[in-house]
Amino acid sequence: MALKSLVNVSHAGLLFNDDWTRSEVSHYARYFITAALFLVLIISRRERYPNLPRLNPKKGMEFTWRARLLDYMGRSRELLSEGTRQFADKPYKLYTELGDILVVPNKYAEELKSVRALDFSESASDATHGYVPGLNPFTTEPGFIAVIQNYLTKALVSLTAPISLEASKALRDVFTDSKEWKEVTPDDIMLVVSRMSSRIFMGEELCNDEEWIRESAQYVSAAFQGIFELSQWPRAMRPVVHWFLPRFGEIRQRLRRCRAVLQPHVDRRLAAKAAAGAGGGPTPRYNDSIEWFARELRPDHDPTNMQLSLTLVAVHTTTDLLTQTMMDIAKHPEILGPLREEAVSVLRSDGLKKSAFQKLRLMDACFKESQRLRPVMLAYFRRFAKEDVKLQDGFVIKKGTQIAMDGRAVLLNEADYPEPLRWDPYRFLRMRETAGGAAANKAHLVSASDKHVGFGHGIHACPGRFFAANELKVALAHVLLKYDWKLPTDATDLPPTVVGSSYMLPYGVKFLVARRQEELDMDAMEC
Ligand code: HEM
Repeated sequence: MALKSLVNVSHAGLLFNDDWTRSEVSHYARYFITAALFLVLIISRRERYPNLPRLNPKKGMEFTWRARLLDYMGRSRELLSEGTRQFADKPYKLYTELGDILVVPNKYAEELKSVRALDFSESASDATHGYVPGLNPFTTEPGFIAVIQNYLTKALVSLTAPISLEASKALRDVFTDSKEWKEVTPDDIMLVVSRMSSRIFMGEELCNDEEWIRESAQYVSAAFQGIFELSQWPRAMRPVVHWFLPRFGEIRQRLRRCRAVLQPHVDRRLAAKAAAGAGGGPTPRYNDSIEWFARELRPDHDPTNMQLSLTLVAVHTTTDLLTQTMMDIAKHPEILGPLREEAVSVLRSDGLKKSAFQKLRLMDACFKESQRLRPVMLAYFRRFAKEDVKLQDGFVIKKGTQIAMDGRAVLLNEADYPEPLRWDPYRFLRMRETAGGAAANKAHLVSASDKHVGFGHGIHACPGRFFAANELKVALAHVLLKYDWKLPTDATDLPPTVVGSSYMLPYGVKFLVARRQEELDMDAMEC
């Protein structure tokens, strides 16, 4: 069978383009892809849970899952809500970009939250194809999370002031000091977040290295596009198909370029340490993640992969929540006054300390509310069962199953959140003040709980949330005091973007910003 018709059968030309048609694909590859396709057909007929209902079964003459996958990619929000409505408290099967998954009801969240046999990293790496050469930064090394928990979070005490300084410089460059309205996009906001994060990830010397900023941003952009392209192929074919997709050549080349930029810096550090050791002088000390990884990971770890991994988990997610919250505030400008008053009052009395930013309670509540209404993932608690897991009611999650839960069923639950679709900046502030004990603690932005799963839940809940919360508040404090912002008329009512399990900023969102006279000069403040 000709390659073109084979691809058309499996993908209806979705990924079929001129590059592919022109490319020289060997006969061997044709046979290999044919064999792989048959394997997919066979595998796709094997049901792991024959007695459980399926929300999106194949229709009529559908031999592969392609049509169901495409349907899920565009309608995941409706499908997940439909699943929760139809199957309420029962698990059901759903075909998604993660493959064939088991959607588990939220009632199991507490019981499953600490089960070690349910792995997150394997599930995440599979969803982002971390097994594909060039996407290696999407697979993290053992020890990566320990670096976040034991070094990054602790460094916030000493590094909050430098992060604030970097925010100030980045905003001056990106938002500018112009008092005229100026257009700003999420990419601009990402530049600010990226510079703030790099200050702590890479240290003072490297955080403004333009070559690194450019090369790493281009790698990340190409990688995300590649992930999206490959997600549209059946899971069993992905380990082979990427070799034939032009995008993946580009991704691998961009990764090599990142390595070429970063490695000389790492080598210079090693040389400086070796020279100090040989000469008996003091060993240079660095307080950044390049150093932390060197201490905690295997000696042969790849520093470039680790930096890109950090960027991938940290920068996009933080930019996303900052931008979403700025959008929500722009739609409710009456909250600007109280937010500014809080920032001025707390920072004036406490200075640029980590503890001061923890006292910004209204701001904390705004971020949490924005995250409640649009978390980054629709299907949360994504886990891969490394062993059979038996639940108290007798249900068994079988080894090899990919599970997920419907996050919006938790976040929009009317019993916990009256008027669940309304953005209420005081909602979590009221909860802190009126609910006692544990319930009050659950109202904090950094609290990952069964009531708010924006940062996930259980032993794999986001370990970077303390860092993210600090960075978000530093950034928003600067923006609040120094800028007015609004949504231009063509960006006031844009719907969020849904691509499979990802729930993203509206396509085309932008702001108009203008410099204002701040009540308090954060740059001149004592640390
Ligand atoms: C607003 C910003 C962020 C959001 C919304 C976010 C969200 C999430 C979510 C939903 C998960 C999955 C948790 C689960 O399934 O239970 C996760 C995991 C993770 N996040 Fe974040 N994250 C953010 C920032 C960060 C930052 C700044 C870092 C690192 C500095 C980070 C590092 C990680 C890591 C390493 C994991 C995997 C945890 C594991 O395997 O156990 N995240 N994050």
